[in-house]
Amino acid sequence: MLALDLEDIAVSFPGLAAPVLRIDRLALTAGSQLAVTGPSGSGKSTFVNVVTGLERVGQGRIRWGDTDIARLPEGARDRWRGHNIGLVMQDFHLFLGLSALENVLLPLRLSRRAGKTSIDRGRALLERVGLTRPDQAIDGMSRGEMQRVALARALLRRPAVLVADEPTASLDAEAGAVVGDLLIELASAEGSTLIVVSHDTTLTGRLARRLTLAAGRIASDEVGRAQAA
Ligand SMILES: Nc1ncnc2c1ncn2[C@@H]1O[C@H](COP(=O)(O)OP(=O)(O)OP(=O)(O)O)[C@@H](O)[C@H]1O
Repeated sequence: MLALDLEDIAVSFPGLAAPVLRIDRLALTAGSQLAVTGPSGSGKSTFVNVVTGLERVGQGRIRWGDTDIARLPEGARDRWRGHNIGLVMQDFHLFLGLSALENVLLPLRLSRRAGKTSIDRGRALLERVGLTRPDQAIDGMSRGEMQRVALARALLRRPAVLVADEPTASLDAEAGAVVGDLLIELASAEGSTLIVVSHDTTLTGRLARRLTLAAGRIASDEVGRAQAA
């Protein structure tokens, strides 16, 4: 797990009068669980791209532990992300035609490091997310099952940070609840700091801290779980 310390961040695009994201200071303790909410266009995806090092910032510091990823050149940032961040996206980013286990192992296969230990861990993670047929093709799976495969894949390399961008948005309520439970439980069990961007108030209300963005700024920062609806 890693702590985050964001300082003096601004992301701007040519032709726009104001930065699309402007954060003076945001600190997150290692192992904590943060929800990020806000209306469409408020800067949530930009926030995810900044903290994962996918978006370059014009100024400021993005410190994860002792590493300021804003200072890393692109190749080093990509390697840092590969080692430290597990990503779960709304639309899964899975490869049809491959099995569940092959998808989970893909990040390692690409770097040619899928040995027996990793294969065993991949199988164990699939079982942990409730999928007992590792060789099942992705094509025949439900959307909820696909997202559970994506979660197992994100956890394969024991990431210090798990980032989920609208992980339940394309799921029905029941499947979304299962994926939300697993995200929270597994981030905690695996010791990953968790950041979840979501409009799903059932999910965000269960996280210990909720950041609301509006027009690229932090509009509120609440600590404490929301009351169940
Ligand atoms: N590459 C870009 N060039 C210009 N403007 C951009 C670019 N990327 C994002 N923006 C603008 O930045 C603002 C924030 O976008 P962002 O995608 O971070 O919002 P969001 O809160 O994730 O929205 P949504 O909930 O609709 O996904 C928007 O006004 C968007 O149009």
